Amino acid sequence: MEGALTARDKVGVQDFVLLDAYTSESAFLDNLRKRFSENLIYVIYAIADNAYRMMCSELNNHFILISGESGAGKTEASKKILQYFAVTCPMTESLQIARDRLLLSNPVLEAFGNAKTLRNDNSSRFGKYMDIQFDFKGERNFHIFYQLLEGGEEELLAYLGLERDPQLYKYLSQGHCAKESSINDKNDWKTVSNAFSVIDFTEDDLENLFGIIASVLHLGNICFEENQQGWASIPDTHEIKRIGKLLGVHPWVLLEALTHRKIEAKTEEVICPLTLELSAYARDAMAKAVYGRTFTWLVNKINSSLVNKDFTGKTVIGLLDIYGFEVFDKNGFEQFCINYCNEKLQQLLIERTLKAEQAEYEMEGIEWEPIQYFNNKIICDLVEERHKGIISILDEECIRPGPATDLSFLERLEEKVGKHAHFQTRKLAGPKGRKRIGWMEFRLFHYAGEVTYCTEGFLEKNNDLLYRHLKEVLCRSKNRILKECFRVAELENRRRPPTVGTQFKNSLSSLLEILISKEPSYIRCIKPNESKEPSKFDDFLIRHQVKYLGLMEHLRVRRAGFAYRRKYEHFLQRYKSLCPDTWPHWHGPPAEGVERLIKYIGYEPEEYKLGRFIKGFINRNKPLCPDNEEFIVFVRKNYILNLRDHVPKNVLDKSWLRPPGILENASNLLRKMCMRNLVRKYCRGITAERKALYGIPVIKYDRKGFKTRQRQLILTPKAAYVVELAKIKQKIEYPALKGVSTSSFSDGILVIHISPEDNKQKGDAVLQCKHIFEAVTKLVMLVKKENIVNVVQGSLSTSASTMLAAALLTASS
Ligand SMILES: Nc1ncnc2c1ncn2[C@@H]1O[C@H](COP(=O)(O)OP(=O)(O)OP(=O)(O)O)[C@@H](O)[C@H]1O
Repeated sequence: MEGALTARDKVGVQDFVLLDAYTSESAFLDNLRKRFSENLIYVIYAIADNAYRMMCSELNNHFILISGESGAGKTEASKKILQYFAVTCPMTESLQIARDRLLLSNPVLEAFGNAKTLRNDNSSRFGKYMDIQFDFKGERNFHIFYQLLEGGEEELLAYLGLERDPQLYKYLSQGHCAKESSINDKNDWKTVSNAFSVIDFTEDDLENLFGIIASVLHLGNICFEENQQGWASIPDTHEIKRIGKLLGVHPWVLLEALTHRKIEAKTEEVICPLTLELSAYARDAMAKAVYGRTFTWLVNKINSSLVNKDFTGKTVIGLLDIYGFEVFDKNGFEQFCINYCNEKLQQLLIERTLKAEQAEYEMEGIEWEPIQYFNNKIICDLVEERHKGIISILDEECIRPGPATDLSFLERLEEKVGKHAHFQTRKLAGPKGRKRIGWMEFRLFHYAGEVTYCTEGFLEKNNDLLYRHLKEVLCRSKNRILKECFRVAELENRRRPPTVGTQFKNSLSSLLEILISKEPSYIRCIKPNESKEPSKFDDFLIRHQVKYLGLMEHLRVRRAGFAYRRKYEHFLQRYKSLCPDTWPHWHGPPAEGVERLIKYIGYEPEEYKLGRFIKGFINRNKPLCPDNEEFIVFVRKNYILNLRDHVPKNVLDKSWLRPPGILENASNLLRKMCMRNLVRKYCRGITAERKALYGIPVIKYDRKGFKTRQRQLILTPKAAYVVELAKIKQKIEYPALKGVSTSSFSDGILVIHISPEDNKQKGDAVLQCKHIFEAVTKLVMLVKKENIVNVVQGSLSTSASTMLAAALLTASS
């Protein structure tokens, strides 16, 4: 193992930042080629490990963004990272369950969310936009269909009314490549079936799930014929009956919904027959909606099975592997969405690295020569800008009255964004470019290269409306999964649902919000060749990716700047052992400790820089002034952001992020507010039934006894603590109350500590009470002290347990 590790170092350079000719693209490519030929293609474990260690030491959230074009190896890389975490992270028993489930959720998600495309035999089609598959030509549909047919047990197939041959199903036979040598559906079925059993799927879940999968296949086989009036009819009702049985819907109701449409007039509903074309549209829309929502259900189900009940630390590492940039001979609405997504992720990367890094050097006052890079914001705006971007123009075209077509959409684009430097159509292109663009096409100059999109189908796919009539049928389904996917409440909303393009844009923006709040790490996957051949290094293709991924610019920024940057505190904590002055403890300001440490190690002045940080840090305890202003703003922001992820989640959680000196007052106020909120939330959550119970005075309280038997107050299990607290109040002045201790054993014992200096009081009181949460909460509210609760790990010990023993003895005597 060690030998293999040193071998890695001997082939070219492992880290491109160390490349001598770091501005030369050819040197970059040479290094890639050398390492590729020796099969040294990954640095992944280092990135995963680094993210994990930083998360542990700095208690912050991270994400690893894996990018690259379709088929470049993103999914494979993400699996390697998961395996790495699975092997290296410390495990408790319940974490192990979560880990197994996490690893096994992969084949399930791939079966339902991946398909073969021209670029990749196992291409991820995940995301909000995964329901596009049924229109793909020249490829396979989602793997699960083939796996079920090939590997499903005879009995299961008979129950579902399915035959083994995929060619019998229209949704599977369009692509003419149901059999694919690189894919073993039978084996994959076994893997997926095994995974289902580990990730909490019941028999009932699976019956419903496969009922849906089979129904989609049957739906695809429904044929329409034109009746004498020119409307669609379904002469062979065989499939309809099967679907009716599998989805628990009435077959005739389904038949009507597939051939008719409900139109709501002011006071009544009119049922209109559909043409052949519209019926086929309704059928496909139903198949997509049923499959799409079932996939979302599946993801939610897997997510809830992964919830780690042991989860006490609150930091996370997110792993994002999403469909990659796609260019086919013919590109449609789906490629438009996928490429827009990649454009946004590239934008995030630019914002967080090239731009942010240079801005940081400037802010820190570190000498710096700006590096030019292509900022793709201009392309993102072209696609998404409100009222002006392509998605808005498409939406307008979808809802405007009058005859809107894909061609009228193209004309509208020419009118509104025709002058944009990254947009072109046949009409707008010069004589040379004209030949390569069709009449129905537009071209976008993406960061990754130009892509020509055919507008055919854009309007229909953007609308993707599931007729209300069909929605009603699905809402009444007896299939338990569909019941969860199609809620009756949806029918009550009369507003037009957002278009597919807008939904896609919105979900991307929420995804980016999640990513922006975390510390980033990036993995760039480069595809070696287009022919899926081993060991083939296609120079031209790789050079193109190096260019558009901006790798040379990233390298120059990293080289010109400082590849390793840490906060003073973290740096000192990590390396203090290297210098006798800082080891084992440095008592001065961390920034000065760092300076002492680096001088001791002997770094040359040009090898490191101390950011402006330092002046602000030195003056951190002075009133706000120009010298510390930036620093204090930074510290404030940092603390608040960090605190947001570490606020206590219940009234007994006493943890609180230690504030920097300047924020102590603010932190105390926030802490009080937070506790008040938690208490209020808790009280609101108490049911009326429980409240009533608290009011029943079930124990006889012997006032005299309390006086004579100091420290001993025993409540029966049904203690009406409100009454008792009122009685405690007669004996204990609340200001004298010092604290409350409970054990972590759910034994109902709590000790109320009284100030020993207060002679008027009778000493600590030991209580046993069934509703300990309520009792403690109420007490906290009464005394208006949020900080008094102490949960003792294990049983109550020392004086408390002695008192307890005495108290219990007294109770039984
Ligand atoms: N290191 C590797 N060695 C050999 N084959 C690989 C390697 N990495 C990936 N592959 C294969 O290449 C194909 C594409 O990989 P992968 O599915 O990870 O690509 P992707 O970037 O996630 O694509 P998409 O964006 O289409 O989902 C897969 O068949 C995978 O098995």
